[in-house]
Amino acid sequence: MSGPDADHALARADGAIARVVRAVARTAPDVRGGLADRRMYGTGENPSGEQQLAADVYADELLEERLLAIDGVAGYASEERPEVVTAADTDGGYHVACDPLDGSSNLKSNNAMGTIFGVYDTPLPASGAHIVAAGYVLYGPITTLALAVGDRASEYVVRDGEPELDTADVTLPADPVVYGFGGRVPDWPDDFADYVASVEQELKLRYGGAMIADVNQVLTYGGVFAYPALESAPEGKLRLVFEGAPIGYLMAAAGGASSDGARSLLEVEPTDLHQRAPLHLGSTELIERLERTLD
Ligand SMILES: O=P(O)(O)OC[C@H]1O[C@](O)(COP(=O)(O)O)[C@@H](O)[C@@H]1O
Ligand SMILES: [Mg+2]
Ligand SMILES: [Mg+2]
Repeated sequence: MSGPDADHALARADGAIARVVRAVARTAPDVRGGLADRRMYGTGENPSGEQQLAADVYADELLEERLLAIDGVAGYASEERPEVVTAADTDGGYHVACDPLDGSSNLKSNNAMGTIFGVYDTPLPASGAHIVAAGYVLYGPITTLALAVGDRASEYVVRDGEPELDTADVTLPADPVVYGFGGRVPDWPDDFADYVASVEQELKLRYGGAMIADVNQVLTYGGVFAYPALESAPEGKLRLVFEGAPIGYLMAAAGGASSDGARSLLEVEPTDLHQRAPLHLGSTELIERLERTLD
């Protein structure tokens, strides 16, 4: 069901949440338009020790300014800055966590990237149990926005900064088709390699180097995306508060599931804003199978 009267995620969002979503959508053309001139690395590193591109910093600054200006938003946190920034007016009940540019190393090779956001109802860091809305913009051949509010996931096409409803009820297809797993194969723990051996018998490989682009394939076709624990990095690479929990929330709204290997990503309690976690996201049966295999 689509059309203006459809029951979609943005229609379910309360005033401040809807303003956050609209600000992210309005920022998308600016982020996209600023990419071509910002492909070079700067001198800075983010708190995860990764070199920042000029585009990472640009997207972060735009989002910080626009999200903190919203009535009802008390805090902004991002992968690109060490601490939470609080609004001048701290009355707001919402705290927004962003990965301003997900997959930014794809800028060099001109492949897809995204912007991830999670709206939490308590100061950060907090677990995914406190997320009240989450979504992402995908800068692909077209700009789309996926959004979950409660148990409803919807997809929008962003035209001139406005989210136009495309699919009111996004649900993972019953027969999964694709998988994509990060990390070098020799660095995968044996139990994860066993899981891969079973999954690759059934599904097609899709790995593009930007979590959001790969997640969007999973949402479209069904399947599983993971950046797992590695022998060299037991917590994996990706971050819980900015990447794992928001997308775990979206997957749940779309009828899928998430896991750090043992439990839902929404149940993991962060002790650090920038903490990493092994991420597994997708069709419920495939996530349950993962947890059985890693048990
Ligand atoms: O290059 P690798 O090791 O495959 O890592 C790719 C992963 O790293 C990321 O690019 C990390 O996100 P950022 O670009 O936001 O730091 C993910 O989007 C992607 O899934
Ligand atoms: Mg990212
Ligand atoms: Mg990023």
